Amino acid sequence: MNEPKDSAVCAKNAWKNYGHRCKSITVLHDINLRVPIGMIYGLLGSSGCGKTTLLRCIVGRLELNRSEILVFGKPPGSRGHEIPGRSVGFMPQETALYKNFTISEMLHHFGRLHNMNRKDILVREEFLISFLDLPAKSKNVSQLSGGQQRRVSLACALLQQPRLLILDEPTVGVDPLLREKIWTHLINISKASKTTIIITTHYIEEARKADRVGLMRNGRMLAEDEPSLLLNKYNQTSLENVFLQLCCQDQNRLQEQMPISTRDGDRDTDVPDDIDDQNLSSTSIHLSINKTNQNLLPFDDQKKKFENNPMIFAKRMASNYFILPKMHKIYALMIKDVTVIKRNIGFLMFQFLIPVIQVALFCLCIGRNPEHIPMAIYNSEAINGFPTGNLSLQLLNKINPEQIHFTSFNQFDKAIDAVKEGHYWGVAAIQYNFTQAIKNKLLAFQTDPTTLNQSSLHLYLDMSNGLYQQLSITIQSVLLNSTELFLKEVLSSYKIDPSIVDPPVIIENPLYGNVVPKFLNFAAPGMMISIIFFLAIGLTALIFVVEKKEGLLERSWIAGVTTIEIMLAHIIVKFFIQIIQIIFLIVFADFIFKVEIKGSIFLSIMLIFVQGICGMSYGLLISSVCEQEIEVMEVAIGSIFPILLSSGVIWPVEGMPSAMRFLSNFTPLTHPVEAMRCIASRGWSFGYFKVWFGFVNASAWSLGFFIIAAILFALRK
Ligand SMILES: Nc1ncnc2c1ncn2[C@@H]1O[C@H](COP(=O)(O)OP(=O)(O)OP(=O)(O)O)[C@@H](O)[C@H]1O
Repeated sequence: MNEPKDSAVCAKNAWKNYGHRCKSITVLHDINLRVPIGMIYGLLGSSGCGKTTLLRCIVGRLELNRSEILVFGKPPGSRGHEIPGRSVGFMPQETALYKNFTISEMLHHFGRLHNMNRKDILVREEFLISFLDLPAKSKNVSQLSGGQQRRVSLACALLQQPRLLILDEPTVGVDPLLREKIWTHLINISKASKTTIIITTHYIEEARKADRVGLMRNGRMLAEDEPSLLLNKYNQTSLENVFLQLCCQDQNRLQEQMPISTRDGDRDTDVPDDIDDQNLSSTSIHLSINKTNQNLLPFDDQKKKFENNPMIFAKRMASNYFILPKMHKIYALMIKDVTVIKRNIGFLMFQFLIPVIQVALFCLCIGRNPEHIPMAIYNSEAINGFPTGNLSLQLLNKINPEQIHFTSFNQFDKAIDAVKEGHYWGVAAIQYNFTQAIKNKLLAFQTDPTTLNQSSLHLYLDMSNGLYQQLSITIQSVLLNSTELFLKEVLSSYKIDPSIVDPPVIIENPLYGNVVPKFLNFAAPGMMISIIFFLAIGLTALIFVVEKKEGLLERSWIAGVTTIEIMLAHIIVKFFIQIIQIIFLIVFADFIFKVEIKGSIFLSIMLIFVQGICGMSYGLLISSVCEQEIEVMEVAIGSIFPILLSSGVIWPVEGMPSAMRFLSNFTPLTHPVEAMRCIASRGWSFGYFKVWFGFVNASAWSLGFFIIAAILFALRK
């Protein structure tokens, strides 16, 4: 596509749709635009006519559906082009400022992003603060009025003295005198330094100061020319009247074109993006373009080349996201992140405490053996007191009262009723001639059913659900162990070798771990990784969604920052926070709650850290699909539980159905958690497959999440 050398911005027959095929709306209809270098171009039109959309296409934030915009001879976003970047100063409609920053911090942030040196930033800062009549530079943006905030936003756009200035309604809420001053400055810089300025405004008359104006309506360019020529041509004394006249003509023309049945309907109907050129040129829309202006657009007719071409899109993506990150931008973003953190030290302290509180609660509440379990006891032998030599008393003495707390009942039915009413977890029943039956069994080797029945402790337990089952298992285990001790004691008292009642299993010294495994040692490594992973998801997603919502991300992108640079700066700053969080976590878990970490503490910290980066990438992915904080919460909470449950953190994957067990391989937590357990319980080093695979897995998930997030950010602009 050729364009005259003096063109700053050129577009021919530009079309832009929002949404997908079935729900698509056309916002820019066949727009022709040419802004020569060093000109002030006033883009005028009512609310919703597509001005902002056109500006976002010019700065490379949106791709046209048809045709191509050239800015200084190249499509925005092409490799080596400084648009987006230092060559464009963009003032969006929303203020898009960090509210906790001072005016000075805001200007220095953009200065650093544009690689300005400190001295230049200070000189520009002094000039802009005085020129735009801003309060003291140490004043917080949040303490400024709406109009003052807009002027700070304008100062940020003017800061690096860009070749192209795009100002979306810079004079809203500005005092008429200052408005005049701003226009004088814009005229000066357009003349003196050949700055090209595109400015949108609702105050149509102020656009008379522009060298050229474009009048838009419903996504169409009704006319484009010098203000004085337009006034002459339409024989009007004000641009307001010219616009009114053009709107009336456009309305009449559209109504003539429209079938009677649809005349009262919505005129801004959808135009499919595959509409052919023949149809386009025959529409009335096309007629609305000023013929004189068309002569100013010496494009080659290569529209097709750019239409719906996936290769062009892919190239843009590649140049946008896969260029080498620039150190000065990462540095600027890091300073920005640190300033945000500094402004909220209380929250930083809370961030350090959250993992500690969570791991402490986990260690205190999960995995400990149940104690003081209330049980009912019905001892038929002891209804009227214990006779001498009564063995049931000997048995009951073996049961640790710290674990099971017995309450005696004289009637079996009452004991059962008390369990049914939920007062006890079960009844232990001893039959009336227990002592004799035990003696018959152990000394006379009687094994008839009656003897076996009478010599046993009968348990009637509440097994109503899984949780209670955990208690029941504890009860059974305590009573079985106590009974075994009791039997051995009785046998010893009759000079019989007590080992006769030992089960025929010998548990030798374990190869790893302890003879009595602790649930805490199984679950804690997974919990430590999960806590950092989920925290990183939530915080990252929220930070980016808030920045996206307030237009701050968009402003950074237009300043030439890439998603990789944003993420790298975020990771570096969060590195220090996360390392402190992880150290606290490990100190609490290992030294205070005695969670076993046999392997390298350094390796454990690194693994949790890599998983933290994975959480940040996933947070970034969430922020790429969510627009509001509430959506972030829903997506984060909605995905946290499935990941946690299916990754074997709480219950071993061996306890899952085989299909689920297979699927659990594909969660971002399963293998890192397994690696962490291997380091903690087996003391394995990085050389073991399960350990390095955990690291590889967490890194691969991080990269995958990051790439998908970058693509979604690009697609959903
Ligand atoms: N992301 C989007 N998805 C769908 N429609 C959108 C999107 N952004 C804008 N629109 C629609 O596109 C049309 C043009 O919007 P645009 O913001 O470009 O208008 P505008 O002329 O800048 O308006 P204003 O002066 O009020 O800012 C509007 O109808 C708007 O609802």
